[in-house]
Amino acid sequence: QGNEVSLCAQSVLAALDVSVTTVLYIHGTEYQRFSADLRRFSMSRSFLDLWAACVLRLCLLSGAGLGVCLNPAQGPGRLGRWAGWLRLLFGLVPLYATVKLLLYSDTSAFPHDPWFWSLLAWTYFCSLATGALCHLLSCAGQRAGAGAGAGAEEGCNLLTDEPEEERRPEKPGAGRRLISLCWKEARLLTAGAVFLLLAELGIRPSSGPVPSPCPDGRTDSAYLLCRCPADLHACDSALSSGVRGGIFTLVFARINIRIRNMLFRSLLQQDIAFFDANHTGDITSRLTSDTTVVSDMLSHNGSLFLQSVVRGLGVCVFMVVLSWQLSLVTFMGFPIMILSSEIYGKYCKNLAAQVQDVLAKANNLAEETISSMKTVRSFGTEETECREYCRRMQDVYTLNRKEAMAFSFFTCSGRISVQICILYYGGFLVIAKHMTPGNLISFIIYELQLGDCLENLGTVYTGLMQGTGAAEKIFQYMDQESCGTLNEGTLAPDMLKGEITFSNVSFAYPTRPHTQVLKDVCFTLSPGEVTALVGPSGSGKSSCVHLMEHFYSPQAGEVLLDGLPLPKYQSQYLHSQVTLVGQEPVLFARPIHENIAYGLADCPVDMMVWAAKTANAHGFITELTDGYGTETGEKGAQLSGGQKQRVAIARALVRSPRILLLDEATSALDAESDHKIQQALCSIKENCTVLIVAHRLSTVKNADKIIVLQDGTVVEEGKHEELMRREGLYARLVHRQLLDIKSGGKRPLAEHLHRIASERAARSSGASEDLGIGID
Ligand SMILES: Nc1ncnc2c1ncn2[C@@H]1O[C@H](COP(=O)(O)OP(=O)(O)OP(=O)(O)O)[C@@H](O)[C@H]1O
Repeated sequence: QGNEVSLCAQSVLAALDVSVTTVLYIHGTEYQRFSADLRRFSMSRSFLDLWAACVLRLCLLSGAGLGVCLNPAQGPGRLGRWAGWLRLLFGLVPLYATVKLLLYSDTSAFPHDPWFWSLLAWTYFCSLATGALCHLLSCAGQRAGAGAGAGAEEGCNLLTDEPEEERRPEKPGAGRRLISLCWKEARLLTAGAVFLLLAELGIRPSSGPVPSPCPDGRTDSAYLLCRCPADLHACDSALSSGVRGGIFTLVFARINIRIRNMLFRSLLQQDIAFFDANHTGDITSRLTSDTTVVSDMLSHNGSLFLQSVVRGLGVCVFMVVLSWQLSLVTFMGFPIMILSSEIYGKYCKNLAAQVQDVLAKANNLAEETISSMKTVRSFGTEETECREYCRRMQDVYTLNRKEAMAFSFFTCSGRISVQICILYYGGFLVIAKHMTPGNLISFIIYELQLGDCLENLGTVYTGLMQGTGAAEKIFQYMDQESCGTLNEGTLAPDMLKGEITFSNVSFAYPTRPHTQVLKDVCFTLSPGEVTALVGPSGSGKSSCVHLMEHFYSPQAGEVLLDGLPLPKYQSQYLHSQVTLVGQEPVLFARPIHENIAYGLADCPVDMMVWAAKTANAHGFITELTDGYGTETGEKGAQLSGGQKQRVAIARALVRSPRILLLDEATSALDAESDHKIQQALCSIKENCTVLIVAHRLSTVKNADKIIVLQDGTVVEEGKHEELMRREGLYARLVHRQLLDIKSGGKRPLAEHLHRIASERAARSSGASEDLGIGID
C-alpha cells in the first residue's frame, strides 16, 4: 500500500512539475521562448536550463517508479543503493538555480520579475519533493520486503506451532535509546541551553562603529564599567558561559553514571555462559571507556551543537545584511558540506567501532597480565607481554592516524572551496561597486566565524557517529539474550527438604556445544546424607555441581529440587538454599568478617564465629593481628590457599544452606584440618544435604553414598565397602592411591612416567577405563 501511495504521488508530482515549470518558463503562452533560447542561449537571461532540469526530474522519477513497479522485490533495494547519487543530483539543481539567481541579479530585469521568482521557488520545491519521493519509494519497498519477511516468519511459526506472542518485539535503535537517556536530563539541558543563549547574546557584532568607552572623558574605573556596554556584555557572556559549562559537565557526569549503572546491572544479570564467552578486559573496557565516549558525546556534543547553531544563525543574519549575493555563495557550500559530513561521519563511525574493539583487546591483555603478575614473573615473560601490548597499541595508533587524516581532509576540503568562491565573487562585487571593500572584509570575518560553527557541527556529527558506534556495543551487551538461568522462576517455599535429582541429564557447555560433558546422568542426593562424587579428572564432576547451582541449563533431562525443576525456583531463593564452595574459592578484598558475611544484610557475630569454628578457621583468624578485621587482599591473596578455603567454607556455612556443595573445597588443607571439617560436616548433615567432590580417599570414604563418574556417565554408585567389593573403577582408583601412599610419593620418576605412558597407550587403544590421575 505504501508503494502505491508513493507511486500515485510520484505521477501527480511529475505531471504538475512539467506543466507548472513550462507555464512559468514561457510566461503563460510565449511558446517562441523555446526557439529563441535554443538559438541564443544566455546563462544570465535564459531559463531553458531550468526547464531542462524539470525534464531530468521527470525522467528520474519515472525511471524510479517504473523500476519499483516492475521489480517490487529488488527495485527498492537498487533505488536505495543509488540514493546517495540521487540526493547529490537533486541537491545540485537548487545550487545551479542559485547561481542563476546571482547572474540574473546583475541584469536590468531584476528584481521585478514575478515569473522568474516563481520559477526559482518552484524549482527549489520540486527538487526537494522529487528527492523525498525517491527516498519514500525505496523505503516503502523495503518496508514491504520486511512485511513479506515477517509473513514468511509467521508461516514458520504456524509450521512449528510457536505461539504468536513469543516473537520478541524489536529493540529500538541506539539513536532512540540515546535520546531517551538525554530526555531524562531535559530540565538540566534546557537550563544549559538558556545560559548558552545568554552567553551568545553577550557577543556583539564585530562590524560597525565601535562607541568610545568614555565619551565624556571620565576615567574612574567604576564609572567606566557601568557606562561601557562592551564590558557588561563581556561579563554577562563570561558568567553565562561558566554556568553553561558547569551544567553540561553535570549532565555529562549524570549520563555517564546512569549508563554505567545500567550496563553493570545488565552484566550481573547475564548467564554464566556469557562470562565464559567474553573476556573480562573486553567487558571492563565497555564499562569504562565506551560509556565515557557515549556520555561525552551526548553532553559535550549537545552543548557544542546548540552553541554552533545559535552563533551560526546570528552570523548568517549579519552576513545577509552585508551582502545577500555573497551570502548566497556561502550558503551554496552547505549542501556539499552536509554531504561530505555524512560520508565522513559514516567513515568515522566505522573507525570508532574498530578503535573500541582494538582498545578492548589491549585492555584485555593488560588486565590479564596484571592480574596474573606472579605467573608472568615466574616465567619471565614481562618483555613478551610488553611487546604484545605495544603491538595492540600500535593497531590503535594506526586507526587513530586514519581518523586524524580523514579529519584534516574533511575540514580543509569544504572550507577552501567556499572561501575561494567568496574572494572571487566578492572582488567582482567590489569592482562593480555593489559592495565596499570594508564590508567585504567584515563579511570575510563573519564567514570565518560561520565556517567555525559549521566545522563544529561537523565535529558534532562525527562525535554522534562515534558515540553511536560505542553505544551500539554497550546496547549489544545489554540486549544479550539470557538462556533462562536467571529470573524466570517464582517458587520460594518456606520449607525445603533438599533432595536433588538428576533425571537423564545430558549437557554441553555453550562455548563448546558439540562436546557432550554429561551423558544421560541419573542420581539422587538425599537430605540428611553426605554424598561424594568421584571420578577421573575431566569426568564431569564440577559440571554436575554447576548444573545444581543452575549456572547452566542441561540440553536434555532435568535437575530437580524436591521433585521440581530448578528453573521454577526464584533465582535469589535458590542460591540462598544451595551454597557452593568451589575449587578455587575467591575472596573479596575486604576484611575477613565481611567475607564471611558476604551478601547477608544482618549476620550475628556468634553465628559468624560458629561458622568459622566449624570450618576450622577460627583458630588461625584469631591469631592474626586484626582477627576478623584482617584484610584479605585482592582475591584473598594475603591468605594461604588452605586459609582461603576455610574462610570460604565458613562463608557457606553461615548461611545455613539446605544443600551444601563442596567442590574440592578442602584440597589445599592438611590431613588434620580436612579431618576436622569432615567431622563438622557429619554434625550438620542432619539439616542439610551435603555433596563432596574430592580426589582424596580420606575425604570421600565416610560418605553415605559415593557416585563414580567416568567420561560424563555414572558408572558406579554405593557405599565405600560395597564399591570396594565390586572391584570396579572406584576400587582401582583407591588401590592406586593406597599404593602411592605406601611408596610415600617417592616412586622413581621413570616409573611415574612409564605409568603415564602406559595409561595413554591404553586410552588410545580404546580401553574403556581411564584410571588416570583420578585420586592422587
Ligand atoms: N566453562 C567451560 N566451558 C567449556 N568446557 C568446559 C568448561 N568447564 C569445563 N569444561 C570441560 O568439561 C569437561 C568436564 O569438566 P569438569 O570440570 O566437570 O571435570 P571434573 O571432573 O570436575 O575435573 P577435575 O577433577 O579435574 O576438576 C572437561 O573436558 C572440561 O574441559
